[in-house]
Amino acid sequence: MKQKIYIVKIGGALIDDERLLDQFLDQFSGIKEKKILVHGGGKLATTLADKLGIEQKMINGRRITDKDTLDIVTMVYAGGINKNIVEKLQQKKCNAIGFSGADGNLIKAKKREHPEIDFGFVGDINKKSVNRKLVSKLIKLDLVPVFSAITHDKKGNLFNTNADTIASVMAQALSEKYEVELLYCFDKEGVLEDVNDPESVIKSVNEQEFTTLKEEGKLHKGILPKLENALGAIKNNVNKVFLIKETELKNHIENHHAGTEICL
Ligand SMILES: Nc1ncnc2c1ncn2[C@@H]1O[C@H](COP(=O)(O)OP(=O)(O)O)[C@@H](O)[C@H]1O
Ligand SMILES: CC(=O)N[C@@H](CCC(=O)OP(=O)(O)O)C(=O)O
Repeated sequence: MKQKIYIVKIGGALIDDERLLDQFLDQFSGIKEKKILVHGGGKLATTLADKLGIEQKMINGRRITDKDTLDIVTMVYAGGINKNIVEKLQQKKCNAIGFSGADGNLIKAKKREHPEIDFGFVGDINKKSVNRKLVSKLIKLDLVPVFSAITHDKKGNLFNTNADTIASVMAQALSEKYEVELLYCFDKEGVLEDVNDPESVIKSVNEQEFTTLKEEGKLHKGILPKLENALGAIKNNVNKVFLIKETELKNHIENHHAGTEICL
């Protein structure tokens, strides 16, 4: 039987809130099984770029990343946020170790090619991009890897890669060896029928239902790339995929179902 591993992704809003982040990391460090944390931090990067007067542009949930923006996101994701999370986990007796995709060649990306839009230093990845052997070795050593949204091409370039995509691809890459449960933790209760009504959680979403919800105009902004990545994971042999509220991590793991389950 395959060993169970949780791959947990957290994003912008949570990382911005020190108290909420601390509560979340308490719940995360309490997971008894093997685990990996993937974090974004898009909101903080936008705040810093605004302070520095560097205009930011998002297209399809991806940040147009020129050289100045790459410097900012590298500092914010692979620097400040990653080290802050690792230190907080260490304080909670969880032996975390922080990485960008360049460290140990853990995640190799290709520059995003698009016929009309130049995304700049944005890296695309797939499950072959992940250095599975090294990730498995780290896990065997009882270390808890914490990944930021920075990747590289091994040719001298760092890239900015959507953190939801990193979590999905990491889950796909590890699924051959582990029984993977991928948890997207964010600020809503799950996928909502009405984004303003926390009671309107949709218990499960498959590809067909995703298309219908999109056509009905019920999904906007960040939830779109999140669901695309979640569906990508379930289609590529990841055992279980859920979108849950960040405060529900412990409850989800102990009581086995909070939020929205992504289905085939
Ligand atoms: N139907 C929906 N259900 C849940 N969230 C939705 C929905 N439509 C839009 N959203 C928005 O998507 C956001 C989540 O995406 P995003 O902000 O990118 O998350 P993160 O930064 O945590 O990855 C929610 O905060 C919410 O505002
Ligand atoms: C290419 C690209 O768009 N990268 C993302 C990476 C950070 C991220 O995904 O952050 P959240 O999970 O907090 O949204 C960005 O710079 O916003």
